[in-house]
Amino acid sequence: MPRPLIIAPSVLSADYARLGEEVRALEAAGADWIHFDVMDGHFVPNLSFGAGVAAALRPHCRTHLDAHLMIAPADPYLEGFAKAGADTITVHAEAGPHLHRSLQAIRALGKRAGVALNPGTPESAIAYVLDLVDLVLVMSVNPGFGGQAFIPAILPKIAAVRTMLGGRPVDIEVDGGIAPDTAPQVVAAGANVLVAGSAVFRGGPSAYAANIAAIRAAAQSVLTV
Ligand SMILES: O=C(CO)[C@H](O)[C@H](O)COP(=O)(O)O
Ligand SMILES: [Fe+2]
Repeated sequence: MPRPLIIAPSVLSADYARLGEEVRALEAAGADWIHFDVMDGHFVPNLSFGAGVAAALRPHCRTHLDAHLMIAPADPYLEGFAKAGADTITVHAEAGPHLHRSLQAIRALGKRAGVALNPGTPESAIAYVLDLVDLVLVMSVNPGFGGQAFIPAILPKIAAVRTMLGGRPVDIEVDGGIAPDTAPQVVAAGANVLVAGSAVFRGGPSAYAANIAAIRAAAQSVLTV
């Protein structure tokens, strides 16, 4: 059975002085999940937020809190994000030598486990952890910043991951440069969770609903053909 289509706005593009309000506005505008980008200035060349901010945001988030950890090492912080109330916790395959252990730890904390692949990382990097994942995040930009251009070379990787997963009930998420023009391409390749930052936030709060609806309609146009 196909996985449900999920639109997950990234609060990386939000007004940080009003994060709780921004999350409530995104959900009122039709967001299915809230994507929370964690950057450490080491694994990626930027800093964002930690578990304390996730915990503060959690009471404002009535949907699904999707934590994308762009940090190395990740293991010392998994419990903090679990306690903060993240629903899915995603670690990068490139972030350390013990991916299997990290995914086991996320599952042991009672959370959905995700694994992310940078644009240059092949799908074979996750071949031996498939039974430990609930979500595979195929990055469509090099992680670290919002507003970058979509990298089309990752499209065959989405399809390859869907084939590798066989019938497993695993989400395939794509993150980076997702907008109404790129959403149909990633959904046609097999993705079902679309992260979007700049394409949701452009135009300000009054445009959130139309921006989310435009991405959803573009994605659904492929699903119905
Ligand atoms: O993980 C990320 C960056 O590393 C963000 O989730 C992503 O870049 C979203 O921003 P945009 O839609 O503007 O590309
Ligand atoms: Fe992200």
